[in-house]
Amino acid sequence: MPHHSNPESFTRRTYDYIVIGGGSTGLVVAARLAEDPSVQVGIIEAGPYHKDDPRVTIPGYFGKTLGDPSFDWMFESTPQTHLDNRILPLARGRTLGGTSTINSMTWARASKADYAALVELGNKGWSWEDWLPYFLRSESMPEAYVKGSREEKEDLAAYDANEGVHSSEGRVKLGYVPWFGDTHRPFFRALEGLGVPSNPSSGSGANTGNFTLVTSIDPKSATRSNATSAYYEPSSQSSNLHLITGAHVTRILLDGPERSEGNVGGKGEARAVGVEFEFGDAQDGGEEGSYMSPVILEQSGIGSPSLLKSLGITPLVDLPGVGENLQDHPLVPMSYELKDSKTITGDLLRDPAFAAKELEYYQKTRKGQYASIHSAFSLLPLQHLMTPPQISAVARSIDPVRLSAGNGGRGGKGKRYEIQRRWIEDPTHANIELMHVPEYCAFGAGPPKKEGRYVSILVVLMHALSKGSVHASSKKSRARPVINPAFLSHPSDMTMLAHGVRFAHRVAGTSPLGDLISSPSHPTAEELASGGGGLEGYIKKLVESGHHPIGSCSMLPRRDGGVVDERLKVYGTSNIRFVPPFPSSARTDDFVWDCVVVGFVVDASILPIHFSAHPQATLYALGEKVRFFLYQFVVGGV
Ligand SMILES: Cc1cc2nc3c(=O)[nH]c(=O)nc-3n(C[C@H](O)[C@H](O)[C@H](O)COP(=O)(O)OP(=O)(O)OC[C@H]3O[C@@H](n4cnc5c(N)ncnc54)[C@H](O)[C@@H]3O)c2cc1C
Repeated sequence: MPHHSNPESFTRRTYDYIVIGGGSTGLVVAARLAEDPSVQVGIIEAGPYHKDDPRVTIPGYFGKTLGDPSFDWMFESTPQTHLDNRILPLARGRTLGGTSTINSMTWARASKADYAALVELGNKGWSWEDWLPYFLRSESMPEAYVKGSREEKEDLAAYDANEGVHSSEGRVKLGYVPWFGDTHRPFFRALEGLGVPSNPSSGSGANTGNFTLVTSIDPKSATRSNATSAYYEPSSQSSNLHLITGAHVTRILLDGPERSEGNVGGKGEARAVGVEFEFGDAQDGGEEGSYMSPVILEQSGIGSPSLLKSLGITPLVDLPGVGENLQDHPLVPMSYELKDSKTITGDLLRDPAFAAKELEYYQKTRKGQYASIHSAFSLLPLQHLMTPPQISAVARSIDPVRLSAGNGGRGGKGKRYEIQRRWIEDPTHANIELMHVPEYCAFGAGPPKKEGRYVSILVVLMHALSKGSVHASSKKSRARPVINPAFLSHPSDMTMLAHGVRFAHRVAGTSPLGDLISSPSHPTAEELASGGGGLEGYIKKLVESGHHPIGSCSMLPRRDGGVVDERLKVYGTSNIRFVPPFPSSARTDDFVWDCVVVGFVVDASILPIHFSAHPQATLYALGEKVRFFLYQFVVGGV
């Protein structure tokens, strides 16, 4: 099947479905829809298709694509008021496969309670049991998990069978990495010494404790398994699946006689009748991009009428939740120098001679550091890090924001805070993640020593109380969005992170991990000892995005600030219409044509509350689930 390199051939046909963005979730939806040969499916992707590029396929090359505009949108936050006005880089895949092409490949599910929260917030059909069949369709877990004896598996807290909750027949190839580094197991033993148990079944809905994660690295080839290789490429010969790359969608075209500036949200629903995109690189001022869904909706006239008017966009659907409720996983890196400068760590890859040898080893054996990524994690309820009075103080600090959230805190926004308060007080729910990385990571504090060997612990806040926004900045297509994650704007986020950092420092000081470490590098011993000020200063200086933004097109009831309903239809739109294929207004670099089914928002932005997990496993399952909604929508008229 056709991968169109010019818009004329792509627009020469009528589509039943257009998927905007060939990213992680989009490619799942597109490939699954195209399994029905009677429908025509089109994918419009802004970035290029990097087929078989080693920077994508070799796991140990993770990071090489970040900051490269042919892979990464390279978004930036607004100056963050609570981080001394720092501007943070916000990476996002701008290439076929989207962020699954540039991510660090760890594969995790959230807890049953995380998925239950979706139901509690008003979405029927989204509990753990509802997700499970789609998890199974999306993953191909190796039959033989970690090679070796039962003791070795226990040592690594790695999956062992987990009857019924994993599948070896889905699309994304998963495997344990062959190289863990010398600090992986000592990290677990130190945590156990501090009372945190190992959990070899973290994918079964109870995810607290220590575990080695599987990764989206195909264990046979030791290459990245992403949305492109797992979904697009196996279907790419289908004559009904069409892809255009280098095509930036600027607007969904809405129709409806009652739509006019003076009659926003008037009778009936707006119908999506087409998609407008620009082909090729931006001519003026370089390539720019969007946190896709909210910005495209706003540029199409769907959003807060006052905001849209201020940008000169005619409001067509009054939906003030668009772009609001942005949440992320803020992350603080800590690095420790190891005593033995001969330890084999990821730091060695900074030495070109070692890197060349290691690459040769990878090419011959499909093993070693280049076949691997960090994979030791611990998910911690706050009860491991804080005393009961400290936890109560954090829980109480939520009440003012909850009560001011409208309807005396009983509305949807209030409910989200209520759930977060419950999770904070729940000794079985994780709020902090510790991620072990066998190399230096605290680059924001300064460079590592040339010959130094390090272990790092990244402290991640899983349910931040701070909520931000992302909006279009102008009517102009491709104008850079205004992204304000509002990191640490709720003071308790700093409190929880600071306790997380102190606990991680205790882990680093506990045998056997502590025996390997010579000294804390960052934060320094002084910063750690200085109580509030020094440590908070360090966190403000080093905290970064965990690159897991969600929430900006939340699946919630409309009265609660929702953008999509529980079947992911954008409120105020009817979403579907088939009309003749060719526009009269097509120009060379700006295509407008009518076709199609659009208006479904299918990506991380629909999750209304953050989960205690890295998102990709959930998003692949989301794509699998949504495909059924779309099918029912068209065929069953649901
Ligand atoms: C550095 C990094 C490391 C990560 N590591 C992990 C990890 O180890 N484990 C994990 O679970 N998660 C990880 N994540 C997060 C995870 O990969 C993402 O949350 C997930 O891939 C997002 O999927 P999506 O479908 O929402 O969006 P994407 O995969 O980003 O897809 C959106 C697509 O839409 C396209 N697009 C955007 N705007 C337009 C437009 N106007 N016109 C046409 N196309 C457009 C984009 O180019 C992109 O291809 C990481 C993220 C980053 C950045």
